[in-house]
Amino acid sequence: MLKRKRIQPAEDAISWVLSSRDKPCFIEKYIDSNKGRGVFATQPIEPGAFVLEYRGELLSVEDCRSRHYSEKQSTFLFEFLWQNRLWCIDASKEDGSLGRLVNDNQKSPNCTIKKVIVHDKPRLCLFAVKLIEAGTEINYNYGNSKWPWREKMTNWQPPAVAVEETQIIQADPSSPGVSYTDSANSQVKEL
Ligand SMILES: C[S@@+](CC[C@H](N)C(=O)[O-])C[C@H]1O[C@@H](n2cnc3c(N)ncnc32)[C@H](O)[C@@H]1O
Repeated sequence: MLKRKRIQPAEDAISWVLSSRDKPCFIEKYIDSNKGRGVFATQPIEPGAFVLEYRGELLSVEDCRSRHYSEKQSTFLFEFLWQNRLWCIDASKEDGSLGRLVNDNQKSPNCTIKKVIVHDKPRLCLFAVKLIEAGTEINYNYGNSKWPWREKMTNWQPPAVAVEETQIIQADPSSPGVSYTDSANSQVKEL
């Protein structure tokens, strides 16, 4: 019997990025008036697996900061360092994609965000950091900014790290499709 090759998370991420679609094993649900909507797994997700792309418009941080956003819209802007410059993914447009609806969890997130370079452009992708059971809300740490909803939580202190490491996964430009090289490249993630 032929053994099926297990798809690698980076390869999976790149193929979903290229398809401009979300994986079908997640759904959007309204949670409450405080959190609004969230994204939930409909089947178990293995640790390390690609989850969703944080899709949006790639802007230089200068272009992003010259635009006018409401307070709500500005929570959909994700700033990050790439090639020694600050960039932003502007996901403020209601485009039906799920990555933009993933909520913050600073204490024990089940996903982390990584840069995935596809056709020489950075894309932001969520990967599971633990087993995620079906029915669980997907979340990640938005970074160390003082988000208003966090200030309501009184019994804990944010971790004493100013920067986090993100990993660059580089799509291999020499071959079309979904091949990649995976380099554990330390980068500053800023939000
Ligand atoms: C990127 S959006 C996430 C999707 C959002 N829940 C929605 O319904 O559009 C960020 C917004 O979600 C809410 N949010 C995210 N994480 C939260 C949390 N842990 N607790 C409360 N609200 C949260 C805040 O209102 C924030 O402005």
